[in-house]
Amino acid sequence: MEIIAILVYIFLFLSTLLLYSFIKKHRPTPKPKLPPGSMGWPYIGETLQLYSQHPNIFFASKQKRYGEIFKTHILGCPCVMLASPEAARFVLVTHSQLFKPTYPKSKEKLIGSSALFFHQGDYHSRIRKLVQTSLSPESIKKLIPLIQSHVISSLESWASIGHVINSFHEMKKFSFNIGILSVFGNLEGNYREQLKDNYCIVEKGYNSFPNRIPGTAYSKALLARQRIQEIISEIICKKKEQRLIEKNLLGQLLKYKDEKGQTLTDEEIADNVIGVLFAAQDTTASVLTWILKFLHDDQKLLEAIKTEQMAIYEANEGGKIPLSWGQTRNMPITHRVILESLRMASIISFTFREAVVDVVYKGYLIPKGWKVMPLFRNIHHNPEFYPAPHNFDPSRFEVAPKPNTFMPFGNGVHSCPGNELAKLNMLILIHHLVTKFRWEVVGYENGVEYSPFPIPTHGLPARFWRDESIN
Ligand code: HEM
Repeated sequence: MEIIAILVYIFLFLSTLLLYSFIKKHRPTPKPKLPPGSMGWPYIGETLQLYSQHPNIFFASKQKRYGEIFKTHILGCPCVMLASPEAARFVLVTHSQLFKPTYPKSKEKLIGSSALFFHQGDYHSRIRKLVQTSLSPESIKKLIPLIQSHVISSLESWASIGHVINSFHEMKKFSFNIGILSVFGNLEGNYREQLKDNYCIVEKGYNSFPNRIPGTAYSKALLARQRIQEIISEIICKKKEQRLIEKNLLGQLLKYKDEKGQTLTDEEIADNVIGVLFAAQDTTASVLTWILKFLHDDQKLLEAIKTEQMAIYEANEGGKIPLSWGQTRNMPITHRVILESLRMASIISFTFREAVVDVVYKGYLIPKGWKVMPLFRNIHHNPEFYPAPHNFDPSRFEVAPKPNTFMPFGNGVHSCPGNELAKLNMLILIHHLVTKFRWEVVGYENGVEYSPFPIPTHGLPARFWRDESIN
């Protein structure tokens, strides 16, 4: 009798276990849900909220309310914004194949659709290799004497003017010349001027309303872009005639052949040249302008930098010997000032990608076709990673930042190949500025304006002069 009862118990126990695992296996898994957040009004979404205030206030208040991932709807597109280092890494590095770069068509037309940053996959990695080679430390080392001569002539011209200049505009001219240098090497002044004049027109059109009505900024920009392409074709023709294929970007693009022996067309080359010039100019100029402001505001720090740079200046016999690559690698205080300026200014506050399939991140659905925005500035200004984030404090970089919390140059396959050149420009400019010149900021209103990158108001008006106490 007892045995039968035990057998019945075992039977009941086993069948309950079986039933339980069957139900568990066949229970429909909960569908991933959209991230929290608001999609705002039909069609316009939250575009007005974003642009009626400082965009960073919009991002920060959303993050406070919804956490590290939230949805919104701006400029006619549903978006998911991501404010954590892990989420940015997921999109840009570990799952980058699930997201493609995305830019408005009007902007793509102005730069040129073959420029590398519009692409993903094979074409992108082939062109990227060429760009990276031309901007590698080995290549940019050789540019130091030329960069120095641009730095010195820019500083001398600002000092000789005697009156107040718009620092950002001047930094733009300087950065454009360095961009030209990295693409073409030493280019004839006549070509440089033609490229600069047309590029200025393209720039004005880039941030204007896109339409082809003759006379509008956008249509003028399209024409100027065509002229730039013609100038580049002429330069290519000359280089080919002279059999002059150099190590710079143009040389890399010209000598490229794919596995079938196919070379790049002049149009593909022009698109990538314009793309690099575009990526290099305003970015470098904005950060340089912020550096001028941060150093001006902190005289103690300026003194520390001056001491560091004067030691190098004296070792170089009062500037008679040009800076060496090794010296630029050994400027710890100046280097930390650059890193802190990049963090504080976070001139690229975020980037855009588009989901190419439905993606699930931490249980949230990012539907195919939605825009995805890793928010670099929110990460750089998060007190968890950077205590007292609104204070300018280069000493925080005495310790390396936590992984993926410092991304002024992006991350992953599309991260900035020009980052070493950008930092080299800054180091060289700071060296000559603090050793031989002085500057004062004039009538600055302590605000930020968008160009579209954040810059100090009115481009930081400043006066420069030579320090006569230095030989
Ligand atoms: C302080 C100056 C600079 C900053 C803050 C900066 C920042 C960035 C960032 C954040 C990206 C990645 C964008 C994304 O993931 O969507 C990027 C890409 C890029 N940058 Fe820079 N950049 C600077 C200077 C330069 C310079 C000097 C050059 C070239 C001479 C350059 C060339 C490029 C190119 C070609 C890309 C596209 C890379 C790709 O799609 O594979 N940048 N930059």
